[in-house]
Formats: sequence, C-alpha cells, structure tokens
Amino acid sequence: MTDYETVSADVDDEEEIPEDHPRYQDLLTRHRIERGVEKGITHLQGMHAEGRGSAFDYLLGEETIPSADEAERVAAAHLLLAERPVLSINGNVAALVPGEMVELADAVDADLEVNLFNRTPERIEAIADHLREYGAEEVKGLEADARIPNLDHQRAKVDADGIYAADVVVVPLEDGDRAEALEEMGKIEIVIDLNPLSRSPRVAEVPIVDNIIRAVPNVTAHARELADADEAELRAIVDSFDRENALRTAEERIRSGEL
Ligand SMILES: Nc1ncnc2c1ncn2[C@@H]1O[C@H](COP(=O)(O)OP(=O)(O)OP(=O)(O)O)[C@@H](O)[C@H]1O
Ligand SMILES: CC(C)(COP(=O)(O)O)[C@@H](O)C(=O)O
Ligand code: BAL
Repeated sequence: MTDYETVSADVDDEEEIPEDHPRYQDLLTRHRIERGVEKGITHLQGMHAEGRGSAFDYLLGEETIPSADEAERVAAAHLLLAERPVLSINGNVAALVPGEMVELADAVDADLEVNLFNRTPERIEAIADHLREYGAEEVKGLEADARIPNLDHQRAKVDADGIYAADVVVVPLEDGDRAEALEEMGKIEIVIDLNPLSRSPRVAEVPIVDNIIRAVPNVTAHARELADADEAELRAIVDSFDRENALRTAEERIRSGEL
C-alpha cells in the first residue's frame, strides 16, 4: 500500500496518516476537512477552499515564512490591545483548528463567534457544539440579531454583542465581500489566508499569509510571550507593521518557485 492509500477516504482515524510522510501536514489537513463534512460542520465547498489553500501552501514551502511570523506577532499585539476582540469561526476553521481557536480566545480574552457563508441553523449548532467539546464556554453567532451593513445575503448575520460590536476581528478564510464590509465598519481585521492575492488579505490591516494550522498556535505563542508587555510596547509592534510588504513578500516567495 502506498502512503497516499493509507489516507484514502475510508480512513476513520488520524492516527492512520503516516507521520513520516513528507507532506504529512497537508494530508492531515484534508483529512480533517473530510471529517468536518461528514460531521455536518464543514460545507462541501470547504473542500474546494481547502484545495485552493493547499496549492498556495505548496508554493510557500508549507512553512511559516518570516513575514508571516511577524504578522502573527502583530496580530497578537492587536488582540492584546483590543477592548472587544472576536475570533470568527466558519466550517473550515472549526474542522481544522477548534482547540487552537479556543486556546487563542483564552490567551487574549476574546469571544468566539460562528459566522458562516453557507449559513444553516444545523451547521451553526453543530459548530457551536463542536467548539464546546473543545472547551469553549461561550459561543456567539446563534443570536444573529445584527447585520453587517452593505452586505446582502445570510453571511451578513452577526451577533450585536459579538462581531458587530468588536473592535478587532480575526477572520480566517474569509470571503472577500464580507472582509470589505467589515473593514468599512472600521474594524481592525486580521485575516489568515494562504492566497496573498485574495481580496480578504488585501483589505486586512494585518494579512497573515500562512496555513491556519500553523498560524493560530503561533499567534497564541506570541500573545503569551507578550502577555506582560505594556501598552507602549504593544503599540510600537503594531505601528511598525508594513502590510503591503507582508503581502508582497509572500507573493514574491510564491512566484520565486524556491521550495
Ligand atoms: N488551511 C488554510 N489556511 C489558510 N488559508 C486557507 C486554508 N485553506 C484555504 N485557505 C484560503 O482560504 C480562502 C477561502 O476561500 P474564499 O472563497 O473565501 O476566498 P476566495 O474566493 O479564494 O478569495 P476572495 O477573498 O477574493 O473572495 C482561499 O483564499 C484559500 O487560499
Ligand atoms: C467554504 C468557505 C471557505 C466557508 O464556508 P462556510 O463554512 O459556510 O462559512 C466559503 O467561504 C467559500 O469560500 O466557499
Ligand atoms: N467565500 C465564498 C465566495 C467568495 O470568495 O466570496
């Protein structure tokens, strides 16, 4: 049996993915998305999104490049400075990094809010339950008693005391329209997206071009390291960030073909 066959569709346990496979992390990622779809957490289209991300990650060398690490530190500083930080969760995020998002929320005292493009009550509930299984005490997004202005469609639904009122929002794998509408609301957006050409990182105050699997634990690690920093130090980190440079560096790395 080849390595690839070891992770074929009928595998029902991550432990069967060979850890010494050179592309272990990618195999694990797609397996988690597949399990997410089976559990009713992830939309089938999440597999397409995963495929797009995987292609860019391949070209980035499947590692956190230095400019992404810097963006992750800046994201941690923004979250520590925020008064009402919220981490937005969609079906891919819930399948890939549920425990890691709960840990980040704890580290920076943020709320978790389920916010879907393909919104159904069943998926909202399933994702909220899933996050609770991973230790989340409170999950927002079920009330959906406010709307993001200038955005048609179910994806505009948010909680009045969640994303609507947030000053800093982490929006991983976000759709471009919503990212633009949130930016127009004046929010500081931290977008995690492997495609530096995607509209969402291009409107973000902090674009993190990295795989969410690596990015979220690294933001948490930076937040813990900065936990005792004073406001002036955090502001200096935030002010020194050059978002255009972060996007350009990632694009250059992808175009260079250096793996
Ligand atoms: N594991 C992952 N980590 C980080 N980013 C990912 C991951 N998997 C997928 N992505 C990215 O998430 C995005 C999801 O797709 P989405 O449809 O919301 O954006 P898009 O249509 O590609 O771009 P736009 O932002 O312009 O609408 C893609 O850009 C993809 O590269
Ligand atoms: C599949 C997804 C990345 C997320 O969809 P949902 O979990 O419904 O918010 C969507 O935004 C897309 O790009 O098609
Ligand atoms: N995420 C759904 C379609 C879009 O990229 O805007």
